[in-house]
Amino acid sequence: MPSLRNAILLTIATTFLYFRIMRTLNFDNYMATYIYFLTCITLYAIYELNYKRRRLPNGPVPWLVAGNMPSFINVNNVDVLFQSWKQQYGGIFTVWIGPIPLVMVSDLPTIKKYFIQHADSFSNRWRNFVTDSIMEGSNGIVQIDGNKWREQRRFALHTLRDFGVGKPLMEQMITLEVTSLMNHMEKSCGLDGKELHLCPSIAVCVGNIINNMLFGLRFNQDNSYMHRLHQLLDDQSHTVMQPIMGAYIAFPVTSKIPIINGEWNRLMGIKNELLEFLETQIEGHRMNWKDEMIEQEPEDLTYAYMIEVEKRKRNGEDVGFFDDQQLKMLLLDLFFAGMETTVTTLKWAFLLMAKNQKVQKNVQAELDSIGQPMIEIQHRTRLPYVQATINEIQRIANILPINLLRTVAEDIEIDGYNFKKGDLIIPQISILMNDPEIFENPEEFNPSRFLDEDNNVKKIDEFLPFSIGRRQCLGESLARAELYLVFANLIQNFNFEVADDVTTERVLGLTVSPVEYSCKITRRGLDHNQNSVK
Ligand code: HEM
Repeated sequence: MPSLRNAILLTIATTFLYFRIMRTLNFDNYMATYIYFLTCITLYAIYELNYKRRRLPNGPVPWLVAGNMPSFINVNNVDVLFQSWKQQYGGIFTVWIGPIPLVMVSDLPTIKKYFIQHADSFSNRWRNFVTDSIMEGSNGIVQIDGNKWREQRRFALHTLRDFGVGKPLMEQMITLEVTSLMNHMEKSCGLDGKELHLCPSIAVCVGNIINNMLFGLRFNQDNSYMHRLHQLLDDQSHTVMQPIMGAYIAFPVTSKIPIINGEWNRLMGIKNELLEFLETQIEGHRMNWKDEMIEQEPEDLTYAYMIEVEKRKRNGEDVGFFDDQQLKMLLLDLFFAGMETTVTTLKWAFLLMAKNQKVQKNVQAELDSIGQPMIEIQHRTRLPYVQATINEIQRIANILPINLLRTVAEDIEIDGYNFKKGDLIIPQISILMNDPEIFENPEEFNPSRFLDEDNNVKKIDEFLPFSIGRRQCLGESLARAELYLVFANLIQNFNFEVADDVTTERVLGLTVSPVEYSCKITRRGLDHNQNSVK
């Protein structure tokens, strides 16, 4: 039993330490102090291993101080570890991140109960030294709570909707970027096909879509600044997951200690460079601002924000939580969330197609049956295998093995557990999407699992890549449209192949991406119903 093992190891270690110290100090009264010392250590061990765990769901027994962190050492695939815990402890269990408990809710009925029925209690976010330093306090959208979050989320959702998220305008915008990407690929891969690094080009395509919405901005495929921005987002995603971040959170002073603060300085450097980009965009908008804009349709989200503030001021209304700092941080959140997740999913998409030639051919056959040069949203209902493949890509890619952290908003007793305000808790969607009871042979890439007997797309409730409840992804409909239009049009027009030794290993960051790969890209030929990219 790990708790017994912990206690015995601790006793041996402290006894050894004690006698070493006493001998060094030439201390006489060995026995009395030994008993005192051992009592303190025993009480501490009981508190750590038993008392403090009693109010929360059961889970793997933590080590003293390190919690369950040692279980992650040398683990190639954390999903397998999480599945084994789910099997052992059921649909809700606690994992200790050092001294901090994180409750993972990992079956659908319990997820619905906590995050929908009791949404008020389980929908806050975890603010800490790292998040507060990046967001400069309670700003943005991902890390804030309460009235400010409600107001800013509503504004972002309305504005994205006005720009056509879910409407034809959005489709036009995405199609323009997809066409530009395909032209670039056609030029790069020549007539006989070529080994190419596709990921940077995908990043420019997806980056242009979100940049267009946020700032009315787009870059050419070979623009080095756009590639730099993508690199910064990738670096940020990996840096925030470094174990040393735990030390900065627990003891902020460590972020100032030379040598130890290497990763901290790196993170702040990335943040400053990203903010410089955002500040330049905001400044440009301010310079071009004209009073009559207030009566017009905004061209992008930055103008929409400025118009909202101006309108409120003119009408003598409260400007609420709208201010310059919040605008910058809202843009940072939307830029990061809107790009990193979608690019990462698409990186997986083309790798999985290259690795699964049979699926790629099936997808192409279905796309060819449409008989159109450009695949559109309206074709979706006639493309069930394509949609099933995208679902399966998202399920296998499983880009968020640990969902964005939420916290308990107020003390609450539920199911015999006593949650305290601030406790960490998540709907653990990655466990759901890999559950062997729902998805037979979950490690197998098999799009057909999302089709029913009549070849229609099957709705599987546990498939929740965009999460659930109040904090559900704000960009879901944009992301779905991007994944569909980029994937379908690229696969319709090109073949993707990779060497056998290209791996599907998972690189852990805030999102999990594949190892950087290059693939052979060939323009599809005359067997296909079109000859050139329109
Ligand atoms: C394939 C693409 C994407 C995936 C898989 C994805 C997934 C997610 C997930 C799992 C969450 C966490 C929900 C929770 O806390 O339980 C989330 C939150 C969020 N996503 Fe996405 N997302 C994607 C694309 C986007 C895009 C394109 C945008 C922006 C336009 C976006 C904006 C956000 C924001 C702002 C939040 C935080 C919401 C809040 O805290 O209120 N996401 N996303």
